[in-house]
Amino acid sequence: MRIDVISLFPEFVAQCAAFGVTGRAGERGLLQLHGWNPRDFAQGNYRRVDERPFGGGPGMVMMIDPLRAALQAAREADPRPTRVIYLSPQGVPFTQARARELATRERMVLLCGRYEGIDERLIEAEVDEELSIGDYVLSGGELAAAVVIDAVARLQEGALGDDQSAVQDSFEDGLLDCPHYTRPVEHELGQVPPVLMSGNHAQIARWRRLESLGRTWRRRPDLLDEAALSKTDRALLDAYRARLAE
Ligand SMILES: Nc1nonc1C(=O)NCc1ccc(Cl)cc1
Repeated sequence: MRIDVISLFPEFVAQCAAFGVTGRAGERGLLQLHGWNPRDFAQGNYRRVDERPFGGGPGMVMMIDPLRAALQAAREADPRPTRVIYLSPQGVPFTQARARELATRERMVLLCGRYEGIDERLIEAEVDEELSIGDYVLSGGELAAAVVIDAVARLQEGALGDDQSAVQDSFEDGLLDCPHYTRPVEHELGQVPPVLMSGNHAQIARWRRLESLGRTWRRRPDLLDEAALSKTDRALLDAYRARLAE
């Protein structure tokens, strides 16, 4: 997958993707990242990319033309068509389901704003989708872009070693993840649930599913409504609730 990032700090986003799974995805050719800085496309002696807002008020607004020229350069750098995603708190909430959908695309352009905003005419003319990674305000879209890149990169075929299947992520089926344990078995902080050392894979899978269901029910009941629960899931959850009611 090719991802073009439009940002005043493209190296910032590149660094976020340079480590771990995303770094390896790059080395394996599963992910090609390209940064484009609107300042390189700004005209005039001062190469302005921002200006005072019409209507007054604090801060600055990013100008249309440098962004538009950077977007055009990104589009033209590869013959394949692409959609443009703008990261902002005004966007549609980013979810694992959305990450899965984006991960199937050949390309995407991520537009990162700074200052108080981007001239709305650029958004209307060039942006296909607006995405939010959460209801809070960051100082720019770059960290949000890095989050989207990470979530999409790890879903690329071959990005994770076969011992870390992305499919096992509980969020893949809309539930919270189960607890995890590793050596040592005995520790002053407590025990490892015996079932995990039983070698009984059916029981282990059942325990993990029960823990995911129970956690989701306790911590994020809103997710439970969305999740597609099997009959077995519902029976497990009833057993979990019954045990708590004892
Ligand atoms: N929350 C979020 N989810 O996606 N992006 C954000 C966010 O806070 N961006 C900051 C931002 C976005 C655009 C501009 Cl012009 C300036 C600052």
